[in-house]
Amino acid sequence: MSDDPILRIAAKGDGITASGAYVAGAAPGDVLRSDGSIARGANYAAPACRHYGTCGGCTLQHVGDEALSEFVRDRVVHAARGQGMEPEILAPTHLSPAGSRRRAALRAARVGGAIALGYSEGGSHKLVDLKECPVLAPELVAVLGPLRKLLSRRDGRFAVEIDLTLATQGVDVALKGLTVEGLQQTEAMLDFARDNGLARLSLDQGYGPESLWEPDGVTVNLSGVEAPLPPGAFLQATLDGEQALVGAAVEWLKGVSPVADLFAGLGTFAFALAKAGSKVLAAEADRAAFLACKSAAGRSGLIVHPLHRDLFRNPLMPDELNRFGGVVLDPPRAGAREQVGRIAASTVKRVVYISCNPSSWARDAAQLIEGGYRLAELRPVGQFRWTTHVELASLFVRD
Ligand SMILES: C[S@@+](CC[C@H](N)C(=O)[O-])C[C@H]1O[C@@H](n2cnc3c(N)ncnc32)[C@H](O)[C@@H]1O
Repeated sequence: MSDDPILRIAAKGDGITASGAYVAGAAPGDVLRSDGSIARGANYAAPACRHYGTCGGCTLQHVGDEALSEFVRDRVVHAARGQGMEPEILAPTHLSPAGSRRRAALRAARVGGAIALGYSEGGSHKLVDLKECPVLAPELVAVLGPLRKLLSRRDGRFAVEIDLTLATQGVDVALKGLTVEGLQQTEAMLDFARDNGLARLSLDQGYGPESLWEPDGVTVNLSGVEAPLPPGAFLQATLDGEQALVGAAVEWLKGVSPVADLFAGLGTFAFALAKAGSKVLAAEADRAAFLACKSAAGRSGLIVHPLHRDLFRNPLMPDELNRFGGVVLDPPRAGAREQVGRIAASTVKRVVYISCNPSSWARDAAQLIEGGYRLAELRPVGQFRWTTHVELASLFVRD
């Protein structure tokens, strides 16, 4: 067989050659040689992280920024074209920088005699002990060592899930599956929280999260509004990614009011749109997130009306939607087939659909097109740098 150049990256991250072969760890421009070796091209970037290939994350760390942006863009465009859509305006890809991730879901367990704390190896449950991580914000990386030390003081076997979030007051650490027995263990936890200046340390021992340490309340800044951050609430993975997505919605809904923000979470889009002058209804099913949004709205001086509603079971109906000039929706990965069907049957002029899954977005978008909307703008967003996880902002218009 002759040399076979890598042309592009497949959805799951392998390089695809001109002859259709899938090659793990290859970048566009590399060449698969006849002896099976790979000659590196201009898009290959030597992975700097020593956990590359083992920790289950960042499988595209060998791909340089230009080709990485191209990959994100291709995924989004491919999904649109699959449903016969061609965006009129396709913006350049937003790519989050290294060290910008403000959320991490990790695990820890005793492996042999030592504590392993990190991600699961790709496709398995094997834990990879993480001492550093190039995608995480440095503040999150800084607590890994002290956390490992805290856990190493425990006897016997245990396994714990760890959520780290960077809040306004510092790092919020939520531990799940760890039971605390006795005063000594509690004191060790409090020392850990105090010594590392944590914003909060919460523990879920099987009855939901309980705050063990929270000196000042925990908030997150959403376009200048400080919103309470309930443990486990959704927050965009990076601040720059949030700004790219929110910026698109604000630009595309400029001068539009009222706006319905569906799957609103804490109000990430709602507060930005309200700051730009819109009256906003913010609908969200999670009770803690709804209450946080309500409390923030009350103190913000902005016109944001939070609504506690399950939009899968009880979507906003066309006659409810028709009073809005615009809708922004940002559903979970599975998309929002039922809600989008109702939007497609409404008279709303502008629909901003934010998605973390091009496949479910394309399926839902087809309903909007069927209902008479056209895809006016599309903005690919690579918030999960070096991974195959792709996001997008899109604008649908009814003429
Ligand atoms: C991708 S997040 C977006 C949150 C928010 N727009 C943001 O940017 O922070 C999806 C949100 O949908 C909410 N959600 C999930 N299922 C829902 C449902 N059936 N009805 C309404 N909201 C739901 C989640 O709680 C979460 O807040």
